[in-house]
Amino acid sequence: MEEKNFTSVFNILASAGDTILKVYRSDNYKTSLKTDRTPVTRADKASSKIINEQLSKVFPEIPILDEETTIPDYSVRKDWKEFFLVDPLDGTKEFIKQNGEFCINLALIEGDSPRMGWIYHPLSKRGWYCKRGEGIFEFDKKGIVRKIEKPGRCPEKLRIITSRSFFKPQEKELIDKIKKEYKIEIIHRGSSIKQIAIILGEADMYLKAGPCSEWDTAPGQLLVEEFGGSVVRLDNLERMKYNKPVMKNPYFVMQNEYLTETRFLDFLKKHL
Ligand SMILES: Nc1ncnc2c1ncn2[C@@H]1O[C@H](COP(=O)(O)O)[C@@H](OP(=O)(O)O)[C@H]1O
Ligand SMILES: [Mg+2]
Repeated sequence: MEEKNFTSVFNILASAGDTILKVYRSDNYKTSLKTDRTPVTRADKASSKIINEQLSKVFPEIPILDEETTIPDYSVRKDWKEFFLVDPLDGTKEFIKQNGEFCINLALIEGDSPRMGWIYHPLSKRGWYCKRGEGIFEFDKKGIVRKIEKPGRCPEKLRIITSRSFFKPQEKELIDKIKKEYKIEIIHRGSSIKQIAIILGEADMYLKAGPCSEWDTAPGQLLVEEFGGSVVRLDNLERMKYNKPVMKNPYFVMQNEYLTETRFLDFLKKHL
C-alpha cells in the first residue's frame, strides 16, 4: 500500500465518526438486539456503510470483514492473505448510554495477526494509528498529527482496566488473586478506549473474561504489542490470534511492557 492510501483511511474514519456523532446527538437511535443479545443502532449501520463503501473504493483488492455485515465462511476467508477487519461502532452500549466511550476499530489482518491498526474516537475527533514496527501515531481527519512516546512505568500500583458494561465473575476472581500480591486500582471504560489507556500510560493491564470478538481487539492488540506489551489467552497464556474459524476471542489479558517483562506472567501462570 502506498503512503497516499493511508491518508484516505484517516479521512474515511473521520467521516464515519462524524456520521456516528450526528446520530449520537439525535433523539432517534433505532436500537435493536442482535442474535448475541448485544445492541445495534442506526449509527453502527451508517458507519459500516461509509467504511465499506469508501474502503472498497480505495482498496478494491482487499476483502473487508465487518461486524455488521455477513461474516464470510471460514472456507472462504482462510485463504485470504490479508483483509480489513472493521468494528464500525465499538462500544454500542456506551453510545446508547451517551457517555462518549465509543470508537471505530479498523485493522489490516495479515495471516493470523494485525499488521496495521487504527482506533478512532469520534467524540474527541482523535485517532491512533500503527503499522507494525513503525511506532504509534495520533491522527485526525487530515492525517498524522504526531508520533507518541511510550509511557513510563507506574511505580506505585497496578492499574487494571475492564469493561464499563460487563464485569464477569472470572474477572473478579482473578482480580481478587492479583489483589493479594499487588496494590491495584480498577478502572472501567467502554470500547477500545481500554487499549488506548494502556498505550497512553493510564492503565497497565486490560482483563476480559467474557465474550467479545476479533474486531473488538485487533487494532488494540497491535498498539499494545507495538509498545512492547503482550496479549495472551487466559487458558494457556499463548498470544491471541486472528481469522480463526469462529471469530470470537478467548478470554485474555493485555498488558504493557513493564508487566510483560516482570514476574507478572509467571504469577498469572501460577494462579490460572
Ligand atoms: N454476549 C456477547 N457476545 C458477543 N460479543 C459481546 C457480548 N457481550 C459483549 N460483547 C462485545 O463486547 C464489546 C464491548 O465490550 P466493552 O464493554 O469491553 O467495551 C461489544 O462490542 P460492540 O459495542 O462493538 O458490539 C461486543 O462485541
Ligand atoms: Mg460494534
